[in-house]
Amino acid sequence: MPPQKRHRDFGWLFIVCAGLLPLVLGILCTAIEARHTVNQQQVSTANTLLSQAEKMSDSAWNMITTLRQYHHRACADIEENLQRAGTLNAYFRSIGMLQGDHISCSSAYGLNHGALAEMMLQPPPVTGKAWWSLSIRGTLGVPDRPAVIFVRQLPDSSGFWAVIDGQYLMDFMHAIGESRGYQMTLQFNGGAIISSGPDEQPGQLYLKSAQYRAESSRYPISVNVTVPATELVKAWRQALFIFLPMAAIFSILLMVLTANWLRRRLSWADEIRRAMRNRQFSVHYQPVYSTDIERCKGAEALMRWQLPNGEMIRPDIFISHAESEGVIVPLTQHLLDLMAEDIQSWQVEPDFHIGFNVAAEHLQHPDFVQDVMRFARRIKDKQMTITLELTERSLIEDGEMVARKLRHLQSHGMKVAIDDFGTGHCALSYLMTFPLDYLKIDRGFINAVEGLETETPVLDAIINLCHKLELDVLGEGVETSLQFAYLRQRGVGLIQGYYYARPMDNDRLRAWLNEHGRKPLLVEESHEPELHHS
Ligand SMILES: Nc1nc2c(ncn2[C@@H]2O[C@@H]3COP(=O)(O)O[C@H]4[C@@H](O)[C@H](n5cnc6c(=O)[nH]c(N)nc65)O[C@@H]4COP(=O)(O)O[C@H]3[C@H]2O)c(=O)[nH]1
Repeated sequence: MPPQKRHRDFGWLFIVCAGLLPLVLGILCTAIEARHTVNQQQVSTANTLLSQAEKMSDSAWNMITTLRQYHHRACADIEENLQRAGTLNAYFRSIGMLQGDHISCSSAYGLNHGALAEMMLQPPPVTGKAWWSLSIRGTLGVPDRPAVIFVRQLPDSSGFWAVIDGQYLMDFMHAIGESRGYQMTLQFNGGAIISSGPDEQPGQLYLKSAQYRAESSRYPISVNVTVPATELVKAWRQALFIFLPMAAIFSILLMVLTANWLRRRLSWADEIRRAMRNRQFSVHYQPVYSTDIERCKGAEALMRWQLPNGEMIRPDIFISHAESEGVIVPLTQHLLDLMAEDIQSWQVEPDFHIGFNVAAEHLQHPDFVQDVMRFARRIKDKQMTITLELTERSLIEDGEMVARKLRHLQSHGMKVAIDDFGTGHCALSYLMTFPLDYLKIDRGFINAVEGLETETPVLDAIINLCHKLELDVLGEGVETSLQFAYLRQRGVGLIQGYYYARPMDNDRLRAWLNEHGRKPLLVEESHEPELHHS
């Protein structure tokens, strides 16, 4: 698990939020969409009602125009005609003629019916206009059912009138609004309200009922359509029913994408890159002893990663992740930069060996030679010998090209070593193919040493092989005086291990080199398996 991930494992919070996002957005969007749909239906309902009211007004005014043919005629003569016209035309409750404020003739009552105000159950409006209409709560004959009266007054104070029964309008409103629970009202010239539908209901949660008012451009008619909150909620629920399965799919998709993104974000590769930027890597150096010149001959660079909280990540762990996640090349370039910085402060003899591990991928990389050459240039004035420590595995691919690169670097004075020799499960033919300078025998073979005179066949065979191939040989992981003495006795020229010195940081290395670097290693005679404490 990448180090950062272990410390702030809040990924699940991101995933939950990502899952909730489409749902929350969906709920909001469907609420807006439901309101929009309801609003459109409301506008269309209001317009339909308005156009029906206009159509009725047209009928009423046409009827009044027809009545003009009876002008100046006695009521007794025309009463029958009025009755026929009133009955045979749709919508009308009654029609008739006026004389001043009095009704002079009516399709419903013939001659005797009194004042217009009596029939309307209210005084006629003072409009100052020859044409007017008004919605009224009832008429003398039908007092509890609304109606609309249309009046045309002539200059000689006579006139004509028509009353449309409000029931037609109420039925129409009912037909177009009942299924949606609309509450509708209609007014002619600000008169009595003709209404249909349920009374206004209290809002649901934060949803309030929606009102829409429309006015006719031809007549003084206004309509109001109110959609109750319950209808809005119903429309919202319907939209949710369609949308929710989609939102659920989006949720799952987004959660999977977020999880993938988090995994990528918290990958080792990202953490390693971040650690390089934050200079969390440093280099430790483990001195190498030469049994020939009896002093320190060089050092191997080993990378260290320390987190801000002081915790160390083991190199074998982060190196293998860097290799598998494709960041070993930048990491090794970073190592070379750090080494070059450290080495500026060293005071070592010419030909002091500085070795570092080269990963297989870096060896195949087009920048490899250039990276190493740049490092060599940076430490040129120290006249050190650079040793490239390769694993057997890294020689398997692109052998020809790798051999060419190694020869090129050797021509600039560098050495090539095989690290952990004997553990790579490789055919030994590469020993003939590649330009090698020395082998580093893996710690596993050295651990097998039991006594100075006892044979350790595999180790002995490896050492003999090196001698036969005229390769230098280095014993790795030497922890005891017995192992040290054994290797020295069999002509192993270079020794590395805790017995001589542990890996140390740059400051400690400089101090160590000053104090111990030029001294021969005094081997305890007892050959007890104890660590040398330097
Ligand atoms: N038990 C025991 N261990 C000893 C003794 N002497 C040295 N060692 C350890 O053995 C390892 C030697 O390095 P390696 O074989 O290249 O093995 C290295 C190498 O494969 C890799 N590594 C470390 N630094 C780098 C680097 O900068 N680049 C690359 N590519 N790999 C690196 O990580 C591995 C482990 O590195 P370290 O933990 O530093 O472990 C080091 C060192 O501390 C000893 O006497 N006894």
